[in-house]
Amino acid sequence: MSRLIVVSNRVQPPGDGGEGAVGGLAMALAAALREHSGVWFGWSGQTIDEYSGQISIQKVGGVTVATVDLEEQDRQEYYNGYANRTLWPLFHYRVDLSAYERSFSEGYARVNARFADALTPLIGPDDLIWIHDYHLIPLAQELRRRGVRNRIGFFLHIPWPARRLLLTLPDHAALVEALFAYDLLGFQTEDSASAFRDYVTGEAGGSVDEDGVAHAFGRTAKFGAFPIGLDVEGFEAAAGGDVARAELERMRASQNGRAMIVGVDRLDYSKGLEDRFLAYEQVLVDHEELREQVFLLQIATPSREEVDAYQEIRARLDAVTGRINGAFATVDWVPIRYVNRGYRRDELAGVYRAARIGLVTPLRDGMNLVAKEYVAAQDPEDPGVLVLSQFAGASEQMGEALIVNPFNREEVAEAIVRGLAMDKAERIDRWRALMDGLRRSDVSAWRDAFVAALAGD
Ligand SMILES: O=P(O)(O)OC[C@H]1O[C@H](O[C@H]2O[C@H](CO)[C@@H](O)[C@H](O)[C@H]2O)[C@H](O)[C@@H](O)[C@@H]1O
Ligand SMILES: O=c1ccn([C@@H]2O[C@H](COP(=O)(O)OP(=O)(O)O)[C@@H](O)[C@H]2O)c(=O)[nH]1
Repeated sequence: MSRLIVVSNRVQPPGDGGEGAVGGLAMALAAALREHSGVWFGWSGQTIDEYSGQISIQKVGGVTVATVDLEEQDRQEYYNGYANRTLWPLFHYRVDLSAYERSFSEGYARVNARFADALTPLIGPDDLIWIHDYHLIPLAQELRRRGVRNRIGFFLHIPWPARRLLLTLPDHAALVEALFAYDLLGFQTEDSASAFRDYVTGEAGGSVDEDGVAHAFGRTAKFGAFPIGLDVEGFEAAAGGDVARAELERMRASQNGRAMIVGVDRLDYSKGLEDRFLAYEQVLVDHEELREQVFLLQIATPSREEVDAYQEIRARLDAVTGRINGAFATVDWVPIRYVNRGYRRDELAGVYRAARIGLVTPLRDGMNLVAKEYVAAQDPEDPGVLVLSQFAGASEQMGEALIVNPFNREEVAEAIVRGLAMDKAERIDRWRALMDGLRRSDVSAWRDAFVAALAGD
């Protein structure tokens, strides 16, 4: 069997219980590699004064984890810059937040070249190479320039934007051309795959044949939707453990019989937290009888804190939670428990299970694994209800959730009220269907489907 080399900006070794990096990509790749010996290469997350290209190698649970340190300038121009100030906002439909600076694209090109230099000597002739996410789009092109002929696949964890949005990026053609150095391109959803097709045929003057092979820039690349799944078994094991049980008890004790609505997100403007709070406020305004009977626990874990848009959304959320709590709280009830810290996955499992409603309302999201975790954590005999944004990739697979438009405050408010009132039989029916889907399309199925398509099986 050929070896699998996985490359991503964020690396979190398998076996790490989730105390480290927060984010679906690291969680999913750790699970995907746990059962597949291979190499995971990426940024250590550390910076040093002068880039050395030195690779640090650790062996964890059958996986070789190889990392390099970057320079502070790389962190600013590549990670905080082109990745998270230019591409992330644009791909999440926030053209207003997308900043384009020459130093960002230079930093992006430099780090991708550095990754290619470091990675090339590790590659064996039969290795399959699987590169992840928007930080590393040009990596295959750089590897090809260094003579790498292996099969290389790319998976985009975030949405691919509509053609007209992508046209606002000054170097959009070069970015898309770089994708044609891959053999296989994977997207989270049919919606993203179809937006990519639209760019190829409508902008790049290319074509797409019946087998899903795109032709453009004098090259070809196969592409398709490969929705990422949850590590269902791993998550269920975490949910059945002592930590999750203790957390569930703790939540129940603190609930005082009140119904809990839960949100768990990185503190990111794409997650729709402000609109979510306003929708919840609408519930309190329209349904006085629910006041003091419910509360919203929002875990908003700080993320990308050096980027100004993240500082701004944090300040806005502080203000809006303060205002709502000030307006509605009573001496022994706070409508929103707003928490800015990270939790371990097993702690989250206990929190999810205590919640009558899982509120997942991003304005745009590649997939959203929290939606899947919320479902997997439920008590089969008395499950809660998932309220899910139509703009999360997960909504293509999770039609039995209450699907909402997160921009429509009334609609989200009504779904919350409907979820709170839903009878047990309907909750169980919906949960069973959702759970069947999670099991059918788990993280192993995702990995196997992508790797088989990459290998040309
Ligand atoms: O690495 P960070 O900058 O701390 O950000 C965390 C991750 O955020 C994004 O996650 C995406 O991947 C998930 C799994 O496929 C998906 O469910 C979610 O919708 C995406 O937003 C980002 O794409 C990752 O690269 C980051 O590591
Ligand atoms: O305090 C936290 C908050 C989130 N997460 C995990 O981070 C991931 C978030 O992934 P998702 O796909 O929902 O969104 P992303 O953050 O990757 O955009 C999920 O596995 C969460 O369990 C975590 O471990 N601790």
